[in-house]
Amino acid sequence: MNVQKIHPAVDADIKAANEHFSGGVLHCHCTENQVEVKLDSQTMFNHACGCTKCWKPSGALFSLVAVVPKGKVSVIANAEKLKVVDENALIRRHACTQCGVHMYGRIENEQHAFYGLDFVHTELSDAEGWSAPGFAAFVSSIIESGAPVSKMADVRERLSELALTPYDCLSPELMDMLAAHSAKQAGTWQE
Ligand SMILES: N[C@@H](CCC(=O)N[C@@H](CS)C(=O)NCC(=O)O)C(=O)O
Ligand SMILES: [Zn+2]
Ligand SMILES: [Zn+2]
Repeated sequence: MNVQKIHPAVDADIKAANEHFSGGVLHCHCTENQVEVKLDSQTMFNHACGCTKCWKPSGALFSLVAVVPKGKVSVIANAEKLKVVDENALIRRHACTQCGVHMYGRIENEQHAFYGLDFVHTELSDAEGWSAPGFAAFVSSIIESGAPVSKMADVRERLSELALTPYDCLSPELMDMLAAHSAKQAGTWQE
């Protein structure tokens, strides 16, 4: 396993976001009749994810995934090729049935803290200026995809070099958002 192959979009260098960027079109990997998804917004919370559920390009240890308001997401070509990978997952990942690429993931549970946000992989767009990845989530989960435990220290060191601080769940900011949402639902929320 090559710990340098975190993800092709970060291995060489991480491209900075453009503050005036306002979206673009994602394409699946099919050579013809590509599924196209239009995002009418910049993305937020872009990060590397090591979980087994998020789509990763071939050879990459991590996925790169960001969120965008679901109202800013529209399928503009070949929608009939999309199918939800796992109907029971919190995030319903809509993948191209031909090439397997995940085009967007949606949370349908209105009670969830992240309801209203769709999960997308901006590497599927030719445009430049998308939000840059800021941390690495679910790092230990790469073991579930076959990464040897003995390589984990090197993986975490490489992520830190790339300024993708490694966490074994989400970042503290996102974990706090989830917990605050739960506190509000439980009635234990305090300012
Ligand atoms: N260790 C598990 C973690 C899966 C997981 O919890 N993934 C996170 C980050 S994407 C999540 O929010 N999953 C919700 C879902 O997949 O619907 C795995 O790798 O499969
Ligand atoms: Zn495809
Ligand atoms: Zn994930």
